[in-house]
Amino acid sequence: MVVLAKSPAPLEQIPLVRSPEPGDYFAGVPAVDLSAPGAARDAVRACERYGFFKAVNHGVHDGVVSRLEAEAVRFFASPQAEKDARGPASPFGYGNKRIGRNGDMGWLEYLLLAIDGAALSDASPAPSSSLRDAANEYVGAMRGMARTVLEMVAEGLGVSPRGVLADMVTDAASDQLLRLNHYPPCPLLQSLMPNCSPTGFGAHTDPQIISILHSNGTSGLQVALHNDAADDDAPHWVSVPPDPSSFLVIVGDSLQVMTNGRLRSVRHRVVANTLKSRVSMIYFGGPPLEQRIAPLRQLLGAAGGGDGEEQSRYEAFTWGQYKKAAYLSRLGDDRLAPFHRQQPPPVAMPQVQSSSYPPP
Ligand SMILES: C=C1C[C@]23C[C@@]1(O)CC[C@H]2[C@@]12CCC[C@@](C)(C(=O)O1)[C@H]2[C@@H]3C(=O)O
Ligand SMILES: O=C(O)CCC(=O)C(=O)O
Repeated sequence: MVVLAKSPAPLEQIPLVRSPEPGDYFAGVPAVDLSAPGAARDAVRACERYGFFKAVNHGVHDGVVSRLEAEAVRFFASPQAEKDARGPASPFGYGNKRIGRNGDMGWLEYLLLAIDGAALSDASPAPSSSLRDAANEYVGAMRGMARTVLEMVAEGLGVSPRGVLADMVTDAASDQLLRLNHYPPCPLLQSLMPNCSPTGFGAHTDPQIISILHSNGTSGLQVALHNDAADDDAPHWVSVPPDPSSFLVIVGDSLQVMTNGRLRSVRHRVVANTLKSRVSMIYFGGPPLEQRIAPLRQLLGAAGGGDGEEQSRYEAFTWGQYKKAAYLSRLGDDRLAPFHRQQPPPVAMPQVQSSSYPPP
């Protein structure tokens, strides 16, 4: 489905990237069948290795997705003045090319909506009652999926109770968001610089616990693969093939910390398609503001108050502190860096004494 954007195009303000090529497509996107018996193990494996997975057999009805997507398309196709009346996003509301408050720009327009409990919050009123109803239905489905996945993660990690992570996103005070994104095509760039594309959404990790992303059939999402073996930190960007019948579950920074770095938040970005519109809908599941974010005790050793063998790799913080810092940061910043703990150097092993040492 194509949405026409009538706004002027300040293309010169948007960072350009090399257009994705067929060879950039990642054939190994991990898929987790949420209805299968091994789902907990598979979800943990995928989040350890890649920081994301594609959820299939998720039980969310097509109608729930298509109703909200149709409302999003209708809103983005409405006159610019009507959309502008819902903005500027600060942080909630309609945003056009400006992402956050610190100078990040992307080739997109969006609606960022706050959620209060299981429904959209009055803090960010929906542009129409039909969009609000569709969004509330969608949010209900996303909260359910976030709960299922986080229970599976706890089970797969062997931590109890099973709801220890899930409760944080379904608590009455949990901090959740819904974002509807529209990346218009950019034919002008296609004719001027055929090998370049505008950045739709710059590289970042999500600060929350978990994000659940749905997109239409237009490609654009890229993820950075971790390469522990490589000497440099250069990200290896791969394109995720679009699949409107599934959802992508993305590990956020807070889940990385609570699993002491075992599950990794994944850096991702969107390269806008020069010829086709991309529409995505992303649910961000965060905990209540006062929730302490620290590695779960059961994953730590005795020194960290736990039963395992590891030391904590992070200084603890509350979600409220982290969120405040995140909103002062640039999109691409490493927001966890200030919370990394210095790891103590390995303990020197005592030398084995033998009668022949030192040699005569
Ligand atoms: C540039 C920014 C946009 C962002 C807030 C921030 O200052 C840095 C983090 C960004 C991000 C990424 C994930 C979703 C999001 C809603 C969030 O919580 O943090 C966005 C913020 C935003 O779009 O306002
Ligand atoms: O549009 C997408 O596919 C991803 C969007 C995203 O990462 C975001 O909204 O934070």
